Amino acid sequence: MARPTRGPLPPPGPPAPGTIRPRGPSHPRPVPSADDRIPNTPAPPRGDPSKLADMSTSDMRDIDDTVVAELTRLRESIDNIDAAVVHMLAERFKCTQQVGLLKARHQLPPADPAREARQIARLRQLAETANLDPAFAEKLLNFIIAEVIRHHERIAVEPRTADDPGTDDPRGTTGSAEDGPEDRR
Ligand SMILES: C=C(O[C@@H]1C=C(C(=O)O)C=C[C@H]1O)C(=O)O
Repeated sequence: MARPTRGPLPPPGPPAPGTIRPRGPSHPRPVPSADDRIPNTPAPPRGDPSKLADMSTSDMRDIDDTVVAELTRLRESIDNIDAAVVHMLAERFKCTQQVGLLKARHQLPPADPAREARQIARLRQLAETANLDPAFAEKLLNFIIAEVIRHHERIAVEPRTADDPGTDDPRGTTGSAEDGPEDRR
């Protein structure tokens, strides 16, 4: 499955930045192949992205106006979609942070492999219906989930605050006896 155009395999040793890392003992993941890498190296700086990004005036001078117009139109849509993806991801991470707090408060493990398996199966199905490569959809979801679990692992070891005292902290037992655990916040 290796794509030769992507260059040589990475050297042995710690994974390169942007690599989906295998998890710790709580939820081991297979070591990723070079194909699983989602590079996080920023693209090199270019011109004004709101214009016909990436093309200088000299690049464009021989291109038909209608082609330039079409390229600009498509790139504007791509920019809108990228913005939507960022906003949607931000909302997703807001939810998963809440899940992380809930898990930490109730001593639940950061990862839930059964839930992940269901999500992956569902996303692959959705991808197929949408004519998106299911393998790509799975890779992307795994990449996001790995980051979420990293957050959850961190939340689990962070000291609880007065606002979020957790279950085994004496500050967490000051709520009324009628209060459920969720009310002690
Ligand atoms: C968000 C959760 O925690 C983890 C992250 C998941 C995700 O990002 O979708 C799914 C399952 C868990 O491994 C959860 O348990 O729901």
